[in-house]
Amino acid sequence: MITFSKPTVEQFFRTYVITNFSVSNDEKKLIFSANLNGKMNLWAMDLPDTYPYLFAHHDESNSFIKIDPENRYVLAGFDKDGDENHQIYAIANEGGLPQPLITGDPSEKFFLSHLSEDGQRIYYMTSEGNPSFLNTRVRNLEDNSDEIIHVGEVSPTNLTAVSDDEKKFVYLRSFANTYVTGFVKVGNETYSLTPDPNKVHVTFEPVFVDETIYFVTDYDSEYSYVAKFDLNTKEFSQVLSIDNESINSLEWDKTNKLFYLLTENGVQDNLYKYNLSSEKLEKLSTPVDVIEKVQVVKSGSVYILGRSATIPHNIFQSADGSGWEQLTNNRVLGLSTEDMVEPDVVSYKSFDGMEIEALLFKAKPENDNGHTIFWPHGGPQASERKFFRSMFQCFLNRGYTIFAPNFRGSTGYGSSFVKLVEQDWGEGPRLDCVAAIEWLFENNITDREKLFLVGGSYGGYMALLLHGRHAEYFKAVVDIFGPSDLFTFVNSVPAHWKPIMDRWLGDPERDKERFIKDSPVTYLDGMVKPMLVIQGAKDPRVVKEESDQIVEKLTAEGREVEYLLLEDEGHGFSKKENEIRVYSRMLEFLEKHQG
Ligand SMILES: CC(=O)N[C@@H](C)C(=O)N[C@@H](C)C(=O)N[C@@H](C)C(=O)O
Repeated sequence: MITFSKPTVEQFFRTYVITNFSVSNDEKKLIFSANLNGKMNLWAMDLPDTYPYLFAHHDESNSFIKIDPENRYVLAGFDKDGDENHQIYAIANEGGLPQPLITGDPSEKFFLSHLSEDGQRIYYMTSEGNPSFLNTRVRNLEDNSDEIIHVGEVSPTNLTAVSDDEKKFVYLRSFANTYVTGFVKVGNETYSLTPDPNKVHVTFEPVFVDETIYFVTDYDSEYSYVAKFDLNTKEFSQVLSIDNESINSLEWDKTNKLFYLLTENGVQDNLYKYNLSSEKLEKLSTPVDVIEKVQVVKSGSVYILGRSATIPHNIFQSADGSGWEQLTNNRVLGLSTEDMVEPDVVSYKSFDGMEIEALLFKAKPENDNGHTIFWPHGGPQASERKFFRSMFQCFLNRGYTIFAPNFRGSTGYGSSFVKLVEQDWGEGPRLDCVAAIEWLFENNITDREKLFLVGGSYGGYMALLLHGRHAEYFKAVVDIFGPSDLFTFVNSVPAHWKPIMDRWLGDPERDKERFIKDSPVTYLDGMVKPMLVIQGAKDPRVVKEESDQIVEKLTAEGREVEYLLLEDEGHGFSKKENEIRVYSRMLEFLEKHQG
Protein backbone atom coordinates (compact mmCIF):
# COMPACT_ATOMS: atom_id res chain seq x y z
CA MET A 1 0.00 0.00 0.00
CA ILE A 2 1.16 3.57 -0.50
CA THR A 3 2.11 5.35 2.74
CA PHE A 4 2.21 9.11 3.08
CA SER A 5 4.64 11.08 5.21
CA LYS A 6 3.66 13.24 8.20
CA PRO A 7 2.12 16.63 7.35
CA THR A 8 4.73 19.28 6.63
CA VAL A 9 4.96 22.87 7.86
CA GLU A 10 4.04 23.93 4.34
CA GLN A 11 0.76 22.01 4.53
CA PHE A 12 -0.43 24.03 7.54
CA PHE A 13 0.75 27.33 6.15
CA ARG A 14 -0.97 26.79 2.81
CA THR A 15 -4.19 27.60 4.68
CA TYR A 16 -5.51 31.04 3.77
CA VAL A 17 -6.70 33.90 5.87
CA ILE A 18 -9.87 35.76 4.96
CA THR A 19 -9.70 39.13 6.65
CA ASN A 20 -12.90 40.78 5.42
CA PHE A 21 -15.86 40.49 3.06
CA SER A 22 -18.77 42.48 1.68
CA VAL A 23 -21.95 41.38 -0.09
CA SER A 24 -23.76 43.55 -2.65
CA ASN A 25 -27.31 44.67 -1.85
CA ASP A 26 -28.74 42.37 -4.54
CA GLU A 27 -26.63 39.48 -3.16
CA LYS A 28 -25.21 38.77 -6.60
CA LYS A 29 -21.63 39.51 -5.63
CA LEU A 30 -19.60 38.63 -2.55
CA ILE A 31 -16.11 40.15 -2.39
CA PHE A 32 -13.54 39.05 0.17
CA SER A 33 -9.91 39.79 0.95
CA ALA A 34 -7.63 36.77 1.25
CA ASN A 35 -4.09 35.67 0.48
CA LEU A 36 -5.32 32.91 -1.89
CA ASN A 37 -2.54 33.63 -4.37
CA GLY A 38 0.13 34.19 -1.75
CA LYS A 39 -0.46 37.90 -1.13
CA MET A 40 -3.52 39.75 0.08
CA ASN A 41 -5.90 40.53 -2.79
CA LEU A 42 -9.63 40.84 -3.35
CA TRP A 43 -11.53 37.80 -4.58
CA ALA A 44 -15.17 37.58 -5.63
CA MET A 45 -17.93 35.03 -6.08
CA ASP A 46 -20.94 35.64 -8.31
CA LEU A 47 -23.55 34.17 -5.96
CA PRO A 48 -25.04 31.59 -5.93
CA ASP A 49 -21.89 30.41 -7.74
CA THR A 50 -19.23 29.99 -5.05
CA TYR A 51 -16.16 29.57 -7.27
CA PRO A 52 -13.88 32.49 -6.31
CA TYR A 53 -12.14 34.57 -8.97
CA LEU A 54 -9.50 37.26 -8.62
CA PHE A 55 -11.42 40.54 -8.38
CA ALA A 56 -8.78 43.17 -7.62
CA HIS A 57 -5.04 42.68 -7.77
CA HIS A 58 -2.94 44.91 -5.53
CA ASP A 59 -0.86 42.52 -3.38
CA GLU A 60 -1.44 44.58 -0.21
CA SER A 61 -3.45 44.27 3.01
CA ASN A 62 -7.02 45.48 2.87
CA SER A 63 -8.73 47.63 5.50
CA PHE A 64 -12.31 47.72 4.13
CA ILE A 65 -14.49 46.73 1.16
CA LYS A 66 -17.59 48.75 0.27
CA ILE A 67 -19.79 47.97 -2.72
CA ASP A 68 -21.66 50.90 -4.30
CA PRO A 69 -25.39 50.38 -3.57
CA GLU A 70 -26.02 50.89 -7.34
CA ASN A 71 -23.26 48.40 -8.33
CA ARG A 72 -21.19 50.93 -10.33
CA TYR A 73 -17.91 50.57 -8.41
CA VAL A 74 -16.29 49.08 -5.33
CA LEU A 75 -14.26 51.02 -2.76
CA ALA A 76 -11.40 49.39 -0.88
CA GLY A 77 -8.60 50.47 1.47
CA PHE A 78 -5.01 49.26 1.08
CA ASP A 79 -1.74 50.03 2.86
CA LYS A 80 1.84 49.39 1.69
CA ASP A 81 3.85 46.42 3.00
CA GLY A 82 2.01 46.48 6.34
CA ASP A 83 2.70 50.17 7.14
CA GLU A 84 -1.01 50.66 8.07
CA ASN A 85 -1.15 53.92 6.10
CA HIS A 86 -4.39 52.82 4.47
CA GLN A 87 -5.64 54.87 1.52
CA ILE A 88 -8.88 54.65 -0.44
CA TYR A 89 -9.02 53.06 -3.91
CA ALA A 90 -11.84 52.58 -6.44
CA ILE A 91 -12.31 49.38 -8.47
CA ALA A 92 -14.59 48.92 -11.48
CA ASN A 93 -17.66 46.82 -10.73
CA GLU A 94 -16.28 44.03 -12.94
CA GLY A 95 -12.99 44.11 -11.01
CA GLY A 96 -9.48 45.01 -12.16
CA LEU A 97 -6.63 47.07 -10.79
CA PRO A 98 -7.53 49.37 -7.88
CA GLN A 99 -7.10 53.02 -8.79
CA PRO A 100 -6.25 55.68 -6.19
CA LEU A 101 -9.35 57.68 -5.24
CA ILE A 102 -8.80 59.35 -1.88
CA THR A 103 -5.08 59.23 -1.30
CA GLY A 104 -2.24 61.54 -0.34
CA ASP A 105 1.33 61.39 0.82
CA PRO A 106 2.29 57.72 1.49
CA SER A 107 2.70 58.56 5.18
CA GLU A 108 -0.95 59.68 5.54
CA LYS A 109 -3.99 57.57 6.46
CA PHE A 110 -7.48 57.65 4.95
CA PHE A 111 -10.22 55.58 6.63
CA LEU A 112 -13.67 55.07 5.11
CA SER A 113 -16.47 56.00 7.42
CA HIS A 114 -19.69 55.95 5.42
CA LEU A 115 -20.98 55.75 1.85
CA SER A 116 -24.26 57.59 1.20
CA GLU A 117 -27.35 55.54 0.27
CA ASP A 118 -27.09 56.74 -3.36
CA GLY A 119 -23.36 55.97 -3.52
CA GLN A 120 -22.47 59.60 -4.37
CA ARG A 121 -20.80 60.84 -1.19
CA ILE A 122 -17.91 59.25 0.64
CA TYR A 123 -17.41 60.22 4.29
CA TYR A 124 -13.90 59.52 5.50
CA MET A 125 -11.36 60.34 8.21
CA THR A 126 -7.81 61.36 7.50
CA SER A 127 -4.57 61.99 9.34
CA GLU A 128 -3.74 64.72 6.76
CA GLY A 129 -3.40 67.98 8.71
CA ASN A 130 -4.42 66.34 12.01
CA PRO A 131 -2.34 63.18 12.61
CA SER A 132 -3.24 62.67 16.28
CA PHE A 133 -6.94 63.55 16.32
CA LEU A 134 -7.98 63.01 12.65
CA ASN A 135 -10.29 65.16 10.50
CA THR A 136 -13.52 64.04 8.89
CA ARG A 137 -14.22 64.99 5.29
CA VAL A 138 -16.81 64.25 2.63
CA ARG A 139 -15.98 63.69 -1.04
CA ASN A 140 -18.82 64.26 -3.50
CA LEU A 141 -18.32 61.98 -6.51
CA GLU A 142 -20.66 64.09 -8.69
CA ASP A 143 -18.55 67.25 -8.73
CA ASN A 144 -15.40 65.94 -7.03
CA SER A 145 -15.72 68.53 -4.27
CA ASP A 146 -14.15 67.55 -0.97
CA GLU A 147 -14.94 69.38 2.25
CA ILE A 148 -14.02 69.10 5.88
CA ILE A 149 -17.00 68.47 8.15
CA HIS A 150 -15.32 67.88 11.49
CA VAL A 151 -11.96 68.75 12.97
CA GLY A 152 -10.86 66.13 15.51
CA GLU A 153 -9.74 67.55 18.84
CA VAL A 154 -8.77 66.41 22.33
CA SER A 155 -8.43 62.75 21.26
CA PRO A 156 -8.69 60.64 18.06
CA THR A 157 -12.21 61.23 16.75
CA ASN A 158 -14.00 58.92 14.31
CA LEU A 159 -17.18 59.50 12.37
CA THR A 160 -19.02 56.22 12.99
CA ALA A 161 -22.62 56.67 11.82
CA VAL A 162 -24.50 58.98 9.46
CA SER A 163 -28.29 59.30 9.38
CA ASP A 164 -30.10 58.45 6.11
CA ASP A 165 -30.75 62.15 5.42
CA GLU A 166 -27.05 62.88 6.12
CA LYS A 167 -27.97 65.59 8.63
CA LYS A 168 -26.95 63.82 11.83
CA PHE A 169 -23.52 62.40 12.58
CA VAL A 170 -22.25 60.22 15.41
CA TYR A 171 -18.59 60.63 16.37
CA LEU A 172 -16.63 58.51 18.81
CA ARG A 173 -13.72 59.98 20.74
CA SER A 174 -11.12 57.59 22.21
CA PHE A 175 -9.18 58.31 25.39
CA ALA A 176 -8.23 54.65 25.87
CA ASN A 177 -9.43 51.28 24.62
CA THR A 178 -11.70 51.32 27.70
CA TYR A 179 -12.78 54.96 27.49
CA VAL A 180 -14.58 55.94 24.30
CA THR A 181 -17.29 58.58 24.36
CA GLY A 182 -19.94 59.13 21.70
CA PHE A 183 -21.70 62.29 20.63
CA VAL A 184 -24.19 63.18 17.95
CA LYS A 185 -23.91 66.37 15.92
CA VAL A 186 -27.18 67.79 14.60
CA GLY A 187 -26.57 71.09 12.81
CA ASN A 188 -24.64 73.23 15.28
CA GLU A 189 -25.78 71.24 18.30
CA THR A 190 -23.80 68.41 19.89
CA TYR A 191 -25.23 65.89 22.39
CA SER A 192 -23.48 63.19 24.38
CA LEU A 193 -25.02 59.74 23.82
CA THR A 194 -24.47 58.80 27.47
CA PRO A 195 -25.48 60.89 30.50
CA ASP A 196 -21.93 61.80 31.59
CA PRO A 197 -19.03 61.68 29.11
CA ASN A 198 -16.59 62.37 31.96
CA LYS A 199 -17.34 58.97 33.47
CA VAL A 200 -15.04 56.25 32.11
CA HIS A 201 -17.01 53.99 29.74
CA VAL A 202 -17.06 52.85 26.12
CA THR A 203 -19.56 53.71 23.42
CA PHE A 204 -19.50 52.00 20.04
CA GLU A 205 -21.51 50.54 17.13
CA PRO A 206 -24.01 53.43 16.80
CA VAL A 207 -26.93 52.75 14.43
CA PHE A 208 -29.58 55.27 13.35
CA VAL A 209 -33.10 53.79 13.46
CA ASP A 210 -35.61 56.55 12.65
CA GLU A 211 -35.34 59.12 15.46
CA THR A 212 -33.29 56.90 17.74
CA ILE A 213 -29.62 56.02 17.93
CA TYR A 214 -28.98 52.48 19.20
CA PHE A 215 -25.47 51.73 20.39
CA VAL A 216 -23.37 49.53 22.66
CA THR A 217 -21.94 50.82 25.92
CA ASP A 218 -20.69 49.65 29.33
CA TYR A 219 -21.86 52.89 30.96
CA ASP A 220 -22.34 52.06 34.67
CA SER A 221 -21.98 48.34 33.94
CA GLU A 222 -19.43 45.54 34.01
CA TYR A 223 -20.60 44.09 30.68
CA SER A 224 -21.49 46.11 27.59
CA TYR A 225 -25.16 46.25 26.65
CA VAL A 226 -27.43 47.88 24.06
CA ALA A 227 -28.62 51.39 24.90
CA LYS A 228 -30.45 54.07 22.96
CA PHE A 229 -30.48 57.83 22.65
CA ASP A 230 -33.79 59.41 21.70
CA LEU A 231 -33.11 62.27 19.28
CA ASN A 232 -36.41 63.99 20.17
CA THR A 233 -36.22 63.86 23.96
CA LYS A 234 -32.38 63.65 24.09
CA GLU A 235 -32.78 60.86 26.63
CA PHE A 236 -30.49 57.89 27.22
CA SER A 237 -31.92 54.52 28.23
CA GLN A 238 -30.87 50.89 28.50
CA VAL A 239 -32.42 48.51 25.93
CA LEU A 240 -30.96 45.05 26.44
CA SER A 241 -28.24 43.33 28.42
CA ILE A 242 -27.17 39.68 28.51
CA ASP A 243 -25.91 38.22 31.80
CA ASN A 244 -22.09 37.93 31.98
CA GLU A 245 -21.65 38.55 28.25
CA SER A 246 -20.36 41.71 26.61
CA ILE A 247 -22.30 42.73 23.54
CA ASN A 248 -19.67 43.61 20.96
CA SER A 249 -21.45 44.30 17.72
CA LEU A 250 -24.82 45.38 16.52
CA GLU A 251 -26.09 44.73 12.96
CA TRP A 252 -29.43 46.23 11.99
CA ASP A 253 -31.82 44.25 9.77
CA LYS A 254 -33.89 47.11 8.35
CA THR A 255 -36.34 44.81 6.57
CA ASN A 256 -37.29 42.69 9.57
CA LYS A 257 -36.64 45.39 12.18
CA LEU A 258 -34.31 43.32 14.29
CA PHE A 259 -30.74 43.38 15.50
CA TYR A 260 -28.10 40.67 15.19
CA LEU A 261 -25.96 40.93 18.32
CA LEU A 262 -22.56 39.41 18.74
CA THR A 263 -21.35 38.84 22.29
CA GLU A 264 -17.90 38.00 23.58
CA ASN A 265 -18.03 35.33 26.23
CA GLY A 266 -14.49 34.46 27.32
CA VAL A 267 -12.84 32.36 24.63
CA GLN A 268 -15.81 32.25 22.26
CA ASP A 269 -18.58 34.37 20.73
CA ASN A 270 -22.36 34.02 20.78
CA LEU A 271 -24.75 35.34 18.14
CA TYR A 272 -28.25 36.52 19.04
CA LYS A 273 -31.23 37.92 17.21
CA TYR A 274 -33.26 40.62 18.96
CA ASN A 275 -36.65 41.68 17.67
CA LEU A 276 -37.16 45.34 18.45
CA SER A 277 -40.96 45.31 18.56
CA SER A 278 -41.58 41.98 20.34
CA GLU A 279 -38.40 42.42 22.48
CA LYS A 280 -37.73 38.72 21.91
CA LEU A 281 -34.10 37.64 22.21
CA GLU A 282 -33.08 34.41 20.48
CA LYS A 283 -29.68 32.71 20.75
CA LEU A 284 -28.57 31.33 17.38
CA SER A 285 -26.38 28.35 16.76
CA THR A 286 -23.33 29.16 14.66
CA PRO A 287 -20.94 27.06 12.58
CA VAL A 288 -17.83 28.64 14.17
CA ASP A 289 -16.77 29.69 17.68
CA VAL A 290 -15.38 33.11 16.85
CA ILE A 291 -17.17 35.51 14.50
CA GLU A 292 -15.16 38.36 13.01
CA LYS A 293 -17.78 40.04 10.85
CA VAL A 294 -21.57 40.01 10.45
CA GLN A 295 -23.38 41.64 7.50
CA VAL A 296 -27.14 41.76 7.06
CA VAL A 297 -28.40 42.60 3.57
CA LYS A 298 -31.67 44.04 2.24
CA SER A 299 -33.42 40.66 1.98
CA GLY A 300 -32.69 39.98 5.66
CA SER A 301 -30.07 37.33 4.82
CA VAL A 302 -27.14 37.30 7.19
CA TYR A 303 -23.50 36.61 6.28
CA ILE A 304 -20.74 35.87 8.78
CA LEU A 305 -16.97 35.45 8.64
CA GLY A 306 -15.44 33.35 11.38
CA ARG A 307 -13.21 30.52 12.52
CA SER A 308 -12.87 27.89 15.26
CA ALA A 309 -9.75 26.26 16.68
CA THR A 310 -9.82 23.55 13.99
CA ILE A 311 -11.69 25.46 11.25
CA PRO A 312 -9.84 28.19 9.36
CA HIS A 313 -11.55 31.42 8.24
CA ASN A 314 -14.70 30.78 6.23
CA ILE A 315 -17.77 32.75 5.16
CA PHE A 316 -21.28 31.44 5.86
CA GLN A 317 -24.75 32.60 4.86
CA SER A 318 -28.16 32.14 6.45
CA ALA A 319 -31.63 33.33 5.39
CA ASP A 320 -32.61 34.25 8.95
CA GLY A 321 -29.82 33.17 11.29
CA SER A 322 -31.00 29.58 11.60
CA GLY A 323 -29.14 27.06 9.45
CA TRP A 324 -25.91 28.10 7.76
CA GLU A 325 -24.55 27.42 4.30
CA GLN A 326 -20.76 27.47 4.01
CA LEU A 327 -19.82 29.62 1.00
CA THR A 328 -16.04 29.28 1.08
CA ASN A 329 -14.15 26.04 1.44
CA ASN A 330 -10.98 27.17 3.14
CA ARG A 331 -9.31 24.16 4.75
CA VAL A 332 -5.96 22.85 5.87
CA LEU A 333 -4.24 21.09 3.01
CA GLY A 334 -4.75 17.35 3.38
CA LEU A 335 -5.96 17.43 7.00
CA SER A 336 -9.35 16.97 8.59
CA THR A 337 -10.56 18.72 11.75
CA GLU A 338 -10.02 15.39 13.59
CA ASP A 339 -6.32 15.57 12.74
CA MET A 340 -6.13 18.85 14.63
CA VAL A 341 -6.49 19.79 18.30
CA GLU A 342 -9.49 21.38 19.98
CA PRO A 343 -8.35 23.23 23.17
CA ASP A 344 -9.55 22.55 26.70
CA VAL A 345 -10.81 25.62 28.50
CA VAL A 346 -9.18 25.56 31.94
CA SER A 347 -8.80 27.99 34.79
CA TYR A 348 -6.26 28.46 37.54
CA LYS A 349 -5.78 30.70 40.57
CA SER A 350 -3.24 33.46 40.23
CA PHE A 351 -0.90 34.91 42.89
CA ASP A 352 -3.71 37.00 44.47
CA GLY A 353 -6.47 34.40 44.15
CA MET A 354 -7.86 35.82 40.94
CA GLU A 355 -9.28 33.14 38.62
CA ILE A 356 -7.64 33.19 35.18
CA GLU A 357 -9.08 31.35 32.18
CA ALA A 358 -6.73 29.74 29.67
CA LEU A 359 -6.67 27.55 26.60
CA LEU A 360 -4.77 24.28 26.83
CA PHE A 361 -4.02 22.64 23.48
CA LYS A 362 -2.70 19.14 24.25
CA ALA A 363 -0.55 17.49 21.58
CA LYS A 364 -2.11 14.19 20.50
CA PRO A 365 -0.33 11.22 22.19
CA GLU A 366 0.91 9.93 18.81
CA ASN A 367 2.61 13.30 18.13
CA ASP A 368 3.57 14.41 21.66
CA ASN A 369 7.27 15.40 21.94
CA GLY A 370 6.96 16.17 25.66
CA HIS A 371 7.55 19.92 25.26
CA THR A 372 5.17 22.80 25.97
CA ILE A 373 5.02 26.25 24.39
CA PHE A 374 3.84 29.01 26.73
CA TRP A 375 2.04 31.67 24.65
CA PRO A 376 1.14 35.06 26.19
CA HIS A 377 -1.21 36.74 23.70
CA GLY A 378 -0.82 40.19 22.11
CA GLY A 379 -2.99 43.25 22.62
CA PRO A 380 -2.77 43.24 25.65
CA GLN A 381 -6.46 44.23 25.65
CA ALA A 382 -7.40 41.26 23.50
CA SER A 383 -7.56 37.56 24.35
CA GLU A 384 -6.59 34.12 23.11
CA ARG A 385 -9.75 32.54 21.78
CA LYS A 386 -10.99 29.38 20.12
CA PHE A 387 -9.80 30.48 16.69
CA PHE A 388 -7.68 28.74 14.11
CA ARG A 389 -3.99 29.61 14.01
CA SER A 390 -2.00 27.62 11.48
CA MET A 391 1.03 28.18 13.71
CA PHE A 392 -0.67 26.47 16.69
CA GLN A 393 -1.98 23.50 14.71
CA CYS A 394 1.38 23.03 12.98
CA PHE A 395 3.33 23.11 16.26
CA LEU A 396 0.78 20.75 17.87
CA ASN A 397 1.24 18.38 14.99
CA ARG A 398 4.99 18.49 15.61
CA GLY A 399 4.28 17.40 19.18
CA TYR A 400 4.26 20.63 21.20
CA THR A 401 1.52 21.24 23.77
CA ILE A 402 0.47 24.92 23.87
CA PHE A 403 -0.78 26.90 26.84
CA ALA A 404 -2.33 30.35 26.38
CA PRO A 405 -3.55 32.22 29.49
CA ASN A 406 -6.00 35.10 29.35
CA PHE A 407 -4.10 37.07 32.01
CA ARG A 408 -5.57 40.22 33.62
CA GLY A 409 -6.16 42.85 30.96
CA SER A 410 -7.67 40.35 28.51
CA THR A 411 -11.03 41.13 26.92
CA GLY A 412 -14.13 38.96 27.35
CA TYR A 413 -14.20 38.91 31.16
CA GLY A 414 -15.84 42.25 31.97
CA SER A 415 -14.80 45.89 32.05
CA SER A 416 -12.90 45.83 35.37
CA PHE A 417 -10.75 42.85 34.32
CA VAL A 418 -9.67 44.46 31.03
CA LYS A 419 -8.64 47.66 32.83
CA LEU A 420 -6.25 45.75 35.12
CA VAL A 421 -3.42 45.95 32.59
CA GLU A 422 -3.73 49.73 32.21
CA GLN A 423 -0.65 51.41 33.68
CA ASP A 424 0.45 47.95 34.77
CA TRP A 425 1.98 46.17 31.82
CA GLY A 426 4.65 44.29 33.69
CA GLU A 427 3.50 43.28 37.16
CA GLY A 428 -0.01 41.76 37.46
CA PRO A 429 -0.08 40.13 33.98
CA ARG A 430 3.47 38.82 34.44
CA LEU A 431 2.59 37.26 37.81
CA ASP A 432 -0.50 35.68 36.16
CA CYS A 433 1.91 34.09 33.67
CA VAL A 434 4.22 32.89 36.44
CA ALA A 435 1.23 31.36 38.30
CA ALA A 436 0.19 29.66 35.03
CA ILE A 437 3.63 28.12 34.61
CA GLU A 438 3.64 26.80 38.17
CA TRP A 439 0.13 25.42 37.59
CA LEU A 440 1.39 23.58 34.46
CA PHE A 441 4.14 21.96 36.53
CA GLU A 442 1.88 21.15 39.49
CA ASN A 443 -0.65 19.48 37.25
CA ASN A 444 2.00 17.44 35.43
CA ILE A 445 1.08 18.98 32.11
CA THR A 446 4.60 20.25 31.62
CA ASP A 447 7.97 18.94 32.58
CA ARG A 448 10.11 21.63 34.33
CA GLU A 449 12.88 21.06 31.81
CA LYS A 450 10.71 21.22 28.74
CA LEU A 451 9.10 24.63 28.50
CA PHE A 452 9.49 27.12 25.62
CA LEU A 453 8.27 30.71 25.59
CA VAL A 454 6.84 32.29 22.43
CA GLY A 455 4.85 35.53 22.10
CA GLY A 456 3.99 38.25 19.60
CA SER A 457 3.58 42.00 20.14
CA TYR A 458 2.47 42.53 23.77
CA GLY A 459 3.03 38.76 23.96
CA GLY A 460 6.56 39.42 22.63
CA TYR A 461 7.04 42.08 25.32
CA MET A 462 5.86 39.57 27.95
CA ALA A 463 8.18 36.92 26.49
CA LEU A 464 11.13 39.33 26.83
CA LEU A 465 10.13 40.35 30.36
CA LEU A 466 9.57 36.77 31.53
CA HIS A 467 12.88 35.82 29.96
CA GLY A 468 14.69 38.65 31.77
CA ARG A 469 13.07 37.99 35.14
CA HIS A 470 12.35 34.25 35.16
CA ALA A 471 14.78 32.67 32.69
CA GLU A 472 15.03 29.54 34.84
CA TYR A 473 11.64 28.37 33.55
CA PHE A 474 12.51 28.29 29.85
CA LYS A 475 14.66 26.35 27.42
CA ALA A 476 14.54 29.06 24.75
CA VAL A 477 12.47 32.13 23.85
CA VAL A 478 10.90 33.51 20.66
CA ASP A 479 9.99 37.21 20.60
CA ILE A 480 7.87 38.34 17.66
CA PHE A 481 7.85 42.17 17.40
CA GLY A 482 7.67 42.76 21.15
CA PRO A 483 8.35 46.19 22.72
CA SER A 484 11.69 45.92 24.51
CA ASP A 485 11.92 49.35 26.16
CA LEU A 486 8.77 51.16 27.34
CA PHE A 487 10.50 54.58 27.09
CA THR A 488 11.25 54.19 23.38
CA PHE A 489 8.02 52.28 22.65
CA VAL A 490 5.76 55.02 24.08
CA ASN A 491 7.32 57.60 21.77
CA SER A 492 7.34 55.52 18.60
CA VAL A 493 3.70 54.39 18.32
CA PRO A 494 1.45 55.81 15.54
CA ALA A 495 0.49 59.48 16.05
CA HIS A 496 -3.20 58.68 16.61
CA TRP A 497 -2.29 56.31 19.48
CA LYS A 498 -0.28 58.96 21.34
CA PRO A 499 -3.28 60.64 23.04
CA ILE A 500 -4.29 57.32 24.58
CA MET A 501 -0.85 56.17 25.75
CA ASP A 502 -1.16 57.74 29.19
CA ARG A 503 -4.17 55.69 30.27
CA TRP A 504 -3.00 52.58 28.44
CA LEU A 505 0.65 52.43 29.47
CA GLY A 506 1.52 55.54 31.47
CA ASP A 507 3.67 58.64 31.26
CA PRO A 508 7.44 58.14 30.91
CA GLU A 509 8.24 61.08 33.22
CA ARG A 510 5.57 60.65 35.87
CA ASP A 511 5.92 56.84 35.86
CA LYS A 512 9.68 56.71 35.31
CA GLU A 513 10.31 54.15 38.07
CA ARG A 514 7.58 51.84 36.81
CA PHE A 515 8.76 52.17 33.18
CA ILE A 516 12.24 51.11 34.29
CA LYS A 517 10.85 48.22 36.36
CA ASP A 518 8.59 46.99 33.54
CA SER A 519 10.96 47.42 30.58
CA PRO A 520 12.53 44.19 29.37
CA VAL A 521 15.86 45.98 28.66
CA THR A 522 16.25 46.48 32.42
CA TYR A 523 16.74 42.73 32.73
CA LEU A 524 19.35 42.09 30.03
CA ASP A 525 21.53 40.27 32.55
CA GLY A 526 18.79 37.72 33.13
CA MET A 527 18.27 36.95 29.43
CA VAL A 528 20.56 33.98 29.29
CA LYS A 529 18.57 31.52 27.22
CA PRO A 530 18.79 31.22 23.41
CA MET A 531 16.52 33.65 21.71
CA LEU A 532 14.97 34.16 18.27
CA VAL A 533 13.69 37.68 17.49
CA ILE A 534 11.35 38.23 14.52
CA GLN A 535 10.35 41.66 13.22
CA GLY A 536 8.59 43.28 10.25
CA ALA A 537 10.61 46.27 9.03
CA LYS A 538 7.48 48.35 8.28
CA ASP A 539 5.74 47.68 11.62
CA PRO A 540 4.18 51.01 12.68
CA ARG A 541 2.98 49.78 16.10
CA VAL A 542 6.11 48.15 17.49
CA VAL A 543 8.82 49.67 15.33
CA LYS A 544 11.90 47.82 14.13
CA GLU A 545 14.14 49.70 16.62
CA GLU A 546 12.41 47.84 19.48
CA SER A 547 13.80 44.55 18.15
CA ASP A 548 17.07 46.03 16.81
CA GLN A 549 18.04 47.37 20.23
CA ILE A 550 17.44 44.16 22.19
CA VAL A 551 19.28 42.10 19.56
CA GLU A 552 22.22 44.54 19.53
CA LYS A 553 22.48 44.66 23.32
CA LEU A 554 22.31 40.90 23.79
CA THR A 555 24.72 40.25 20.93
CA ALA A 556 27.18 42.70 22.50
CA GLU A 557 26.92 40.66 25.72
CA GLY A 558 27.77 37.51 23.76
CA ARG A 559 24.30 35.91 24.16
CA GLU A 560 22.86 33.47 21.66
CA VAL A 561 20.40 35.56 19.61
CA GLU A 562 19.07 34.96 16.11
CA TYR A 563 17.32 37.80 14.27
CA LEU A 564 14.88 37.42 11.40
CA LEU A 565 13.88 40.73 9.80
CA LEU A 566 11.21 40.82 7.10
CA GLU A 567 11.64 43.88 4.88
CA ASP A 568 8.11 43.89 3.42
CA GLU A 569 5.98 43.17 6.48
CA GLY A 570 4.42 45.18 9.28
CA HIS A 571 2.71 44.04 12.48
CA GLY A 572 2.02 40.50 11.24
CA PHE A 573 2.94 38.31 8.29
CA SER A 574 0.50 38.77 5.45
CA LYS A 575 2.53 37.20 2.63
CA LYS A 576 2.44 33.42 2.38
CA GLU A 577 6.13 32.96 1.62
CA ASN A 578 7.09 35.17 4.59
CA GLU A 579 4.71 33.27 6.85
CA ILE A 580 6.24 29.95 5.83
CA ARG A 581 9.74 31.40 6.31
CA VAL A 582 8.91 32.71 9.81
CA TYR A 583 7.23 29.59 11.14
CA SER A 584 9.73 27.16 9.60
CA ARG A 585 12.50 29.16 11.25
CA MET A 586 10.66 29.09 14.59
CA LEU A 587 10.16 25.36 14.36
CA GLU A 588 13.82 24.83 13.48
CA PHE A 589 14.80 27.02 16.43
CA LEU A 590 12.59 25.09 18.88
CA GLU A 591 13.78 21.74 17.57
CA LYS A 592 17.40 22.84 17.86
CA HIS A 593 16.88 23.75 21.52
CA GLN A 594 14.90 20.70 22.62
CA GLY A 595 18.13 19.28 23.92
C1 LIG B 1 -8.10 51.02 19.16
C2 LIG B 1 -6.65 50.67 19.08
O1 LIG B 1 -6.13 50.35 18.03
N1 LIG B 1 -5.97 50.78 20.19
C3 LIG B 1 -4.59 50.47 20.24
C4 LIG B 1 -3.89 51.30 21.23
C5 LIG B 1 -4.43 49.01 20.59
O2 LIG B 1 -4.94 48.53 21.58
N2 LIG B 1 -3.69 48.32 19.78
C6 LIG B 1 -3.44 46.93 19.99
C7 LIG B 1 -4.43 46.09 19.25
C8 LIG B 1 -2.05 46.63 19.50
O3 LIG B 1 -1.77 46.75 18.34
N3 LIG B 1 -1.20 46.31 20.46
C9 LIG B 1 0.09 45.84 20.13
C10 LIG B 1 1.10 46.39 21.07
C11 LIG B 1 -0.05 44.32 20.18
O4 LIG B 1 -0.46 43.77 19.13
O5 LIG B 1 0.06 43.73 21.25
